[in-house]
Amino acid sequence: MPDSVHSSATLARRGLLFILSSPSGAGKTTISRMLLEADDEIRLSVSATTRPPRPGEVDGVHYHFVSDADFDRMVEEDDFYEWAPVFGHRYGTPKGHIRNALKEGQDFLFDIDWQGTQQLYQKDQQDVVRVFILPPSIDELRRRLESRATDAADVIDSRMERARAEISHWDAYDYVVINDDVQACFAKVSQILAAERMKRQRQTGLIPFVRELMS
Ligand SMILES: Nc1ncnc2c1ncn2[C@@H]1O[C@H](COP(=O)(O)OP(=O)(O)OP(=O)(O)O)[C@@H](O)[C@H]1O
Ligand SMILES: Nc1nc2c(ncn2[C@@H]2O[C@H](COP(=O)(O)O)[C@@H](O)[C@H]2O)c(=O)[nH]1
Repeated sequence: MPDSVHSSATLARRGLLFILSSPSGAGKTTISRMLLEADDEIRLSVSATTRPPRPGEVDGVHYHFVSDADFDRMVEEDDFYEWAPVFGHRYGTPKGHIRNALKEGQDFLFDIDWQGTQQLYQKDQQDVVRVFILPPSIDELRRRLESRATDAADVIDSRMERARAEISHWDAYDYVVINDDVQACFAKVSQILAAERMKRQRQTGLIPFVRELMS
């Protein structure tokens, strides 16, 4: 490969905050896990939650499962970028070391709701990319929640009741993708991520590179 091609392919860039939201059961966790597996440059922002773990969920990997008292303390100590009550529990994004890592080109993936998306966007418009996942139909949404078999019937009912309210926020997102076929949806979300990484303002290495080209 010629030097010029090689160096342009490895230009420094700023990381981004890639948000996936959807009504419960539309598939954002599924798509998130596929992205994390396929792409080394993006890391999950692990939220804290007061909800109990589902079977198979691991503390510190899928969520930080905390008590109400711990969550209160984190709020008081200003540990969150954003937090919100969702489905009777509280969820929040710990600040961690996101700001410094962004400068180094690390991307972060957020599986958060519309309230958290609004708060993150207000704090950091330039780095945030907002993607909303829609189910192909309301019947299919219920079918997915039931087939996931992780929630009791009353929990599924309450999530279905909230679905229309969640969907009403679709137009506060930069991209909207219908998750009918999971592979097709994953491909579209991956394309969005790839295009956003290429945005001129994120490619911090472009100025010295172009200067060199023109010298
Ligand atoms: N395109 C698809 N076709 C069929 N089933 C799907 C598809 N996408 C996801 N699923 C299944 O639907 C169920 C719900 O998906 P998932 O847990 O990813 O939803 P979610 O949006 O993250 O929900 P929540 O907000 O409750 O965490 C899972 O059992 C998943 O395997
Ligand atoms: N505002 C935030 N919303 C969050 C966060 N982490 C998860 N979520 C959202 O909560 C619901 C329910 O999630 P579940 O895992 O219990 O099914 C879902 O919409 C998530 O996107 C967060 O840190 N902040």
